[in-house]
Amino acid sequence: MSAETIAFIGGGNMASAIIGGLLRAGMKPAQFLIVEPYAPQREKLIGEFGVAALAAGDAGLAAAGTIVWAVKPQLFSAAAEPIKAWLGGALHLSVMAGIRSESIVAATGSERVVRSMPNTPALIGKGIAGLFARTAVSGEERATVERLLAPTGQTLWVEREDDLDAVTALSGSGPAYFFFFVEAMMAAAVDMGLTAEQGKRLALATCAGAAALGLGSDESPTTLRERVTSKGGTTHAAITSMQADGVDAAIQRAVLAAQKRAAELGREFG
Ligand SMILES: NC(=O)C1=CN([C@@H]2O[C@H](COP(=O)(O)OP(=O)(O)OC[C@H]3O[C@@H](n4cnc5c(N)ncnc54)[C@H](O)[C@@H]3O)[C@@H](O)[C@H]2O)C=CC1
Ligand SMILES: O=C(O)[C@@H]1CCC=N1
Repeated sequence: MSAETIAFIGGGNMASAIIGGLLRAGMKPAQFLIVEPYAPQREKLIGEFGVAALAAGDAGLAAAGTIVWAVKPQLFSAAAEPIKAWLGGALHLSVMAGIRSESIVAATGSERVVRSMPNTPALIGKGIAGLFARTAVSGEERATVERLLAPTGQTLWVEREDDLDAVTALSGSGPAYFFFFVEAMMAAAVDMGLTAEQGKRLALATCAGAAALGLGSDESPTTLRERVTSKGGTTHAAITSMQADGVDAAIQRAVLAAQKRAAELGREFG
């Protein structure tokens, strides 16, 4: 192992998305070391990526230049405690929701901490991750983090650490809001006599097309919505119904609930 080695603490969904992306971008399996206590998941990592995966961290971790924290926030303290002696020399990149950088400094002994909040489209290289760096992180280390996350999609730096709670609420959790919406569209499709499969295809293609239209346009989402909405037409009927049901306010409340929970996770678990 060398300073080029990237160690992952936790080898689940998010770690796999990043490792898979980096391997596709040309990194070698020998550059990775994963600590993953769950045997079936370890076997999956070894089989799928050819990387080294250990049940528990050991002194070999001290040689890793970068350590990526990808355990559930609730498990961070317990995961850090037994390996603390080997963490002080590394740049630390966390993908954990809520856990404050100060807690990561305390648990690892390294001031060089970047927190990120990715999302699951990272699995196909179409994610967007919010990033926050503590002042001890150099410009070169920021660039290292950007390179590490580049195969998972876009990155966006925020200046204030608290802003990551808002990023978590918008883009971290956001894919779930979208699928919740698609589930409701599919249920409506079935109500109208289509099959769930037809509903899924129509809903997903429509959402993907609308997102691509929005991304490629200088017009605001409001203008793009108004362009679909003929006076007295079908879209007008649907939007009027959603407004009467307070759907927009409900979505705002939901996002704020996620932001509040992100802040609570930090207070509860470090
Ligand atoms: N799933 C998502 O959409 C997103 C998740 N996150 C964050 O990413 C982190 C990981 O989430 P997922 O990958 O979805 O979870 P996951 O459950 O797929 O992966 C976590 C892994 O950590 C392992 N683990 C448990 N105890 C451990 C220990 N003591 N040492 C090392 N590994 C241990 C588990 O066996 C598991 O494989 C969480 O903190 C979450 O907040 C961030 C953005 C989006
Ligand atoms: O629900 C969660 O706590 C994590 C963070 C963002 C997406 N999933």
